[in-house]
Amino acid sequence: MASNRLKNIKSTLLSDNYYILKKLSFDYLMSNGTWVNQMREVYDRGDGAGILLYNTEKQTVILTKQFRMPTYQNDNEDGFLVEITAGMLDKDNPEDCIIRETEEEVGYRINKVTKVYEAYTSPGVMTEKMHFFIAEYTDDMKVSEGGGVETETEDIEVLELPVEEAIEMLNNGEIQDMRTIVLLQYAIINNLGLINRN
Ligand SMILES: Nc1nc2c(ncn2[C@@H]2O[C@H](COP(=O)(O)OP(=O)(O)O[C@H]3O[C@H](CO)[C@@H](O)[C@H](O)[C@@H]3O)[C@@H](O)[C@H]2O)c(=O)[nH]1
Ligand SMILES: [Mg+2]
Repeated sequence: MASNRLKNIKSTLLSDNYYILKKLSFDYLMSNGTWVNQMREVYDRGDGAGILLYNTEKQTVILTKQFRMPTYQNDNEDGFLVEITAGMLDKDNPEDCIIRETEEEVGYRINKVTKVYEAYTSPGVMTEKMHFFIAEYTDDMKVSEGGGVETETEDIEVLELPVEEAIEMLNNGEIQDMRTIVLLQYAIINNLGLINRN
């Protein structure tokens, strides 16, 4: 990681209360050839993985609904958000992480996942890179009701929706989670066998 457009990088720890928030001061070489000093706050809570579970037979997808405090602080009336299954990597590799999260959050034991994207989720402020997956699920893969890990006070509602309904929710603004929008759009763009078009 070296850039000849950066020098004098100074890092100050602002918080390590749960994750890590730093203040970074650095000199940056502008495109016009002048050096300027910049300051950025950078939040590091690790990387994440997310997955769209779909069933071509039933034409359904599995989504979750959970309370998200940051959205409650910003315009989301009851704070609940419809999302794909997702989690933070901890020490896992992305594939193992998303297979584990799928069982914990929605109760399906899957073993084959396909990686479709790797993307920074909020590059102006977060270090987080997200690994996006898709996987087919079938009813016989269901091993529990899901709901999340109780000891972590996760409280996740599992939604199995007709894909048409999910797309309707995308178009009418009911789905407001970027990661979920990304994967539903992936499904549409790549015609995953979910939508019978003629
Ligand atoms: N005590 C405490 N616990 C926390 C805090 N932040 C998160 N947790 C706990 O950490 C766990 C996170 O659950 P995961 O399923 O692993 O992560 P996620 O929150 O679903 O993360 C996914 O969505 C995020 C978007 O909000 C993504 O940022 C992330 O990469 C991933 O996709 C939850 O049990 C939650 O209780 C905190 O500040 N304090
Ligand atoms: Mg999660």
